[in-house]
Amino acid sequence: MTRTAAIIGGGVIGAGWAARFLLNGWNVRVFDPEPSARERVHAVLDAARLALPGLGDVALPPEGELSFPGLISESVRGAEWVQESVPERIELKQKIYQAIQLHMEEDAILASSTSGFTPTELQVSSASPGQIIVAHPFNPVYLLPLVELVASDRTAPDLVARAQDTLNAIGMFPLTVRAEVPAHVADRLLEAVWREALWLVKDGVATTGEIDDAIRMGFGLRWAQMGLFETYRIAGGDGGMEHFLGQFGPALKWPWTKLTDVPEMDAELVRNIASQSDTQSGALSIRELEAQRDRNLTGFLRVLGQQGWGAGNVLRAADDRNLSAAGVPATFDDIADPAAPTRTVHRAVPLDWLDYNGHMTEARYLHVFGDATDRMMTLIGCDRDYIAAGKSFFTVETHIRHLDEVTAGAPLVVDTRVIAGGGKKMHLWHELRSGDRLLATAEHMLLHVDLKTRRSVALTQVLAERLGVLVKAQSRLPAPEGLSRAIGDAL
Ligand SMILES: NC(=O)C1=CN([C@@H]2O[C@H](COP(=O)(O)OP(=O)(O)OC[C@H]3O[C@@H](n4cnc5c(N)ncnc54)[C@H](O)[C@@H]3O)[C@@H](O)[C@H]2O)C=CC1
Ligand SMILES: C[N+](C)(C)CC(=O)CC(=O)[O-]
Repeated sequence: MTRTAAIIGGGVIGAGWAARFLLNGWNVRVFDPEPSARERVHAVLDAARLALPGLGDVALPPEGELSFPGLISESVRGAEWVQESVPERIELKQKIYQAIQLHMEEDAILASSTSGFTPTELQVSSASPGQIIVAHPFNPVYLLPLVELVASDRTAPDLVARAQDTLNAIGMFPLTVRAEVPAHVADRLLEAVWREALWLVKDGVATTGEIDDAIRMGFGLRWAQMGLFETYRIAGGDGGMEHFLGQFGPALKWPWTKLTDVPEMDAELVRNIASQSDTQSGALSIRELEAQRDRNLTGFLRVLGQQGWGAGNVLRAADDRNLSAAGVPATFDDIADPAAPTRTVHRAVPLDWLDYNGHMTEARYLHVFGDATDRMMTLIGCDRDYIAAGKSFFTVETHIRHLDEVTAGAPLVVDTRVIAGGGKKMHLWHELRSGDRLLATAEHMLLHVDLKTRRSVALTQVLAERLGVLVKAQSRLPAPEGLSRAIGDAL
């Protein structure tokens, strides 16, 4: 049965949560008394549809249903997850919990997006404090995996584990915070940096643009992939962290930072920062900045996924979870019908695959077909272990026909036929579709090779047998239209 989430407050963060749940197959109900909330949720959803489905290499489940009930009661009844994302005012949050908890299911989770309040503060006037937990996300919620999970002594003992399961299921990374402190972990770090940045502007040391350059041209890039401590471990050279602390630890006591002082946010400082920010970024609208941010984040995250590193591992785990629902067999025994073409790819077009023509660029067609070939190799037994043991396939010839175009977020499937497989060869035919449109076909000839000698060698028995099963079963199908065609044949 489709799972349901209720989102209370459809602003920047609530809309991001709505997109995250919806695009992971949940039904979503958004409650927000502000008439403009519906439009905002749809705008965020449009952006999320371009970015999130293509983040991983496997399709997300079909989208759930979105609704905007007019009452809190209708929103939360039957929902298993209620995410509160109203403005950061404690009395407002406490009051709204009373209304929510009158109608929500007993075993449902009431999670707050609060950036700074502790669960104990949120639970103060609640009749059922055990249902309440902090689940603090990061903007844009539909792309960034981190959620800080914070429980109090009054939170039900099983709630953290259940919340972790749900957040994993929607492709997020729950970080369970060990203790309740104002602003949890990440915002404490961000506040420290932000405070220093405000001082640097106020003291005339750097402009907003220079500070952003200091971050994004250097340590910001490092932080995205290794964080603080791993980065500093490397900075200690072969002596590692101990050497690093010996060298730079004392600097913490030098006057490098303003530490806990906060500059007075007087009208002059606000004007100064706002005008510098306008000079720095005013040429682009907020929508344009968001779109650029999403393209950049998508690219970073996908590279980390290829490296199997940091946030990229969250993408990989989501891909593994989604593979079977996407109809792609993980092993040879999962192939339901060997007589039919095998589904070897089911994914969406990532944002960073578009070119100057606004559609999936030429090279990515080969990328998708390469992935389809890799899946077929895995299915017949040429998997990571097999390759590590010294044998693999090399592609020696490829012929792609580009028949139609496709853009970001669009679904892609590849169905693969084994035309021949024996001796040293594997001959594949791939068809790439989006919905019922045939986008491209590809014909690939591969040779089985010994990775030590780099020379072709006969297929091992298991590969030959499995290929034989597929070739024989599929030989009754009519030859694919375009098989063995050369460039110019159809002109
Ligand atoms: N903006 C950010 O960068 C982040 C914010 N948060 C947290 O998320 C929460 C929401 O923040 P934003 O989305 O930025 O605020 P926002 O101002 O963009 O959205 C708040 C929404 O709540 C709605 N609202 C107000 N009263 C309501 C009520 N009684 N019932 C239902 N909806 C109501 C408003 O109409 C508005 O659409 C806050 O607790 C904030 O600390 C967490 C992570 C990042
Ligand atoms: C500014 N903020 C405190 C609301 C930021 C957050 O809570 C997290 C984020 O997305 O940076």
